[in-house]
Amino acid sequence: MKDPIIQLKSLTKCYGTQRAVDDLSLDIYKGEIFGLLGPNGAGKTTTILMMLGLTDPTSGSAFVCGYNATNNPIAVKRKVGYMPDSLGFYDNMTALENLKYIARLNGLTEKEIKVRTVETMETVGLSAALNKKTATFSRGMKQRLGLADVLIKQPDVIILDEPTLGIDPSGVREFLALIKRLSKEQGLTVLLSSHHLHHVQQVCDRVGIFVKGKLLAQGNIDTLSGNVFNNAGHVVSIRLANVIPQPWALEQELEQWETIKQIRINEKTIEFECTQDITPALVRFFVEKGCDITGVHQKDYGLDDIYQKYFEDIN
Ligand SMILES: Nc1ncnc2c1ncn2[C@@H]1O[C@H](COP(=O)(O)OP(=O)(O)OP(=O)(O)O)[C@@H](O)[C@H]1O
Repeated sequence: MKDPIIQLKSLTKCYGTQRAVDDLSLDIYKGEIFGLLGPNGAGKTTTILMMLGLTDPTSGSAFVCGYNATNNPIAVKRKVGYMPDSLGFYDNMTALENLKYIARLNGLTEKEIKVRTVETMETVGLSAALNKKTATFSRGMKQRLGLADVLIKQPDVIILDEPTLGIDPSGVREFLALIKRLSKEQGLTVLLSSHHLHHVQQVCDRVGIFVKGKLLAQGNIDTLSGNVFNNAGHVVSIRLANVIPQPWALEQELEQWETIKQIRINEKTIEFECTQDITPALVRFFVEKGCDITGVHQKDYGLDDIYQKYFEDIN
């Protein structure tokens, strides 16, 4: 397996007696979009600050792009772009002037600045607004300019804190599509912290769920759903033309199927919790038994359900 581009080893941060981040170990690979999820105070920002070398861990280590973030924060900063949740620009300057200013702060030469600022504005879809003052920018446009600030130094990793906060639905869709495109086309690794499960689900390859400083779970949505719902992450409900009698002879037969974890019957509807999607096999079964099917509905558990279940189990 490839070496991780971000490697956190037993990372811990205490503030007095409080463990803001508690024994966190996590590997993130090049080109991945990883979502950090968790309620307020879970430790996401503290983790990010340690990855950037902006605060020292109490114990453990954070390696980013091959550098120990605590010992070598400047090298990490060169490779990593960080977009905080609140963005500030010089309102009386144009978007291009703002970006040039950031490019200079990042040590780009004037020649590089000239070419790269225009290119980066094009990448984030702001070419038409280059010469507009940022005071006139919408929240969505500011977010794109914030992304341009981060991309201008051509980082290997970008860390985005709540990037979709306050943007309207179509703006969110476009922004997430842009992130995905950058990750795929440029092999950019993206770490995204968010409360918006729906947004995270749309774009992240894997997620980590943080609660009270601990990483409770990590994986892709299917893996997490399997862990949380006891491998019964697929729900199929089939509606028949007639009310199902009780007891029902076919129930015993279906209970023998290994892939079915649970069967619930309600008048004309039967709901199956399954370890995999067996919808076609179930439909065939009912047709062969001469039952008239009037509806089939599939439900896959999403991140909302997974998240909810973690909190139910903790509280
Ligand atoms: N400088 C600090 N001094 C003392 N306690 C702190 C400090 N920074 C963070 N904490 C505490 O550490 C815990 C984790 O905070 P952190 O900001 O990392 O959480 P978060 O998951 O980023 O939350 P949010 O979503 O609200 O940003 C919180 O209980 C917070 O009060």
